[in-house]
Amino acid sequence: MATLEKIDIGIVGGSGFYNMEELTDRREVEVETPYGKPSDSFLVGRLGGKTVAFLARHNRKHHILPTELNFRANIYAFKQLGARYLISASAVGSLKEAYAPTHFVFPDQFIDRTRHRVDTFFGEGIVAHVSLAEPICTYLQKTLYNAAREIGVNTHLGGTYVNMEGPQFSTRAESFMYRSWDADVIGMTNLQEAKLAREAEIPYATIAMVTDYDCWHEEEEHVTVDMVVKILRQNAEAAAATIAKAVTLIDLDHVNPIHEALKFSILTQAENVPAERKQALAAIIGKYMDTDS
Ligand SMILES: CSC[C@H]1O[C@H](OP(=O)(O)O)[C@H](O)[C@@H]1O
Ligand SMILES: Nc1ncnc2[nH]cnc12
Repeated sequence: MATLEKIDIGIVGGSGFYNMEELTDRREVEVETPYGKPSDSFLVGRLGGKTVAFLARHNRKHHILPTELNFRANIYAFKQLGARYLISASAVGSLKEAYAPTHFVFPDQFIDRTRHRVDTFFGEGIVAHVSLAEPICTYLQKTLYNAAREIGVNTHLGGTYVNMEGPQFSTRAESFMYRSWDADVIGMTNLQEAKLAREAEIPYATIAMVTDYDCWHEEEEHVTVDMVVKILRQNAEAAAATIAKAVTLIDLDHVNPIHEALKFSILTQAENVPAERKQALAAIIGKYMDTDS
């Protein structure tokens, strides 16, 4: 495999977020992974004194459903590129009156309502269990939140993101149920990324951009794609500015325990791991076991 250039920070852009004009020295980089192809080629460039790689989660043509996303290839590709941090920008529905369309929420918890997703790198001969009690990197979350506040966006620090399967939006009964659970926002993509990023020891946080009130609100229209796209267009500049500022603020030397999340998590002894699994996981487990033998 060709040697990949090294980046500092990865950015995953969701619905309505397909490009980052702010990058200088831009080039497109194709990345192959043992898990197949990522959603798109990576846009690599400089931003705020750092090297970053941007990936359009659903592809720039937006032709990949949430259920069809190859989350493992996307996250593994960021690992191969050397990402020290991973920022997600995503559209979400609001489950709380106070979280209005155009507001940015910085979630710290998730509830899994998916049924058809592969969300671990492990298995088939190697067992690991990482902690997910705190699925979001607090350091990155607060950096993003501070950046958005400085830009003047309406912001909310913390919150629970319900990750539904989709692609259909929720029924009203489901929307009411999530509200009764005191959840804050709903989307279809972030939890699998957070889980895999943790296994890959990449601190992850998300800018959840509120586009609608889902379908629980009595005075607001039920969510439609039109509604989501309209709000995302209004938000595009603020999202890009938030990321640009946050990238400048991130201290790559900050001591972050997530960079060692796997240290005590792998149960299978190296001699019992099949050689092909060692190779497929080399970018992640290489620092804990010899993956050439
Ligand atoms: C276009 S509405 C539903 C769609 O939007 C969100 O995408 P992303 O998280 O990639 O911004 C949501 O998760 C759904 O995939
Ligand atoms: N109401 C909603 N449900 C799921 N995903 C969404 N993305 C944006 N709005 C959403």
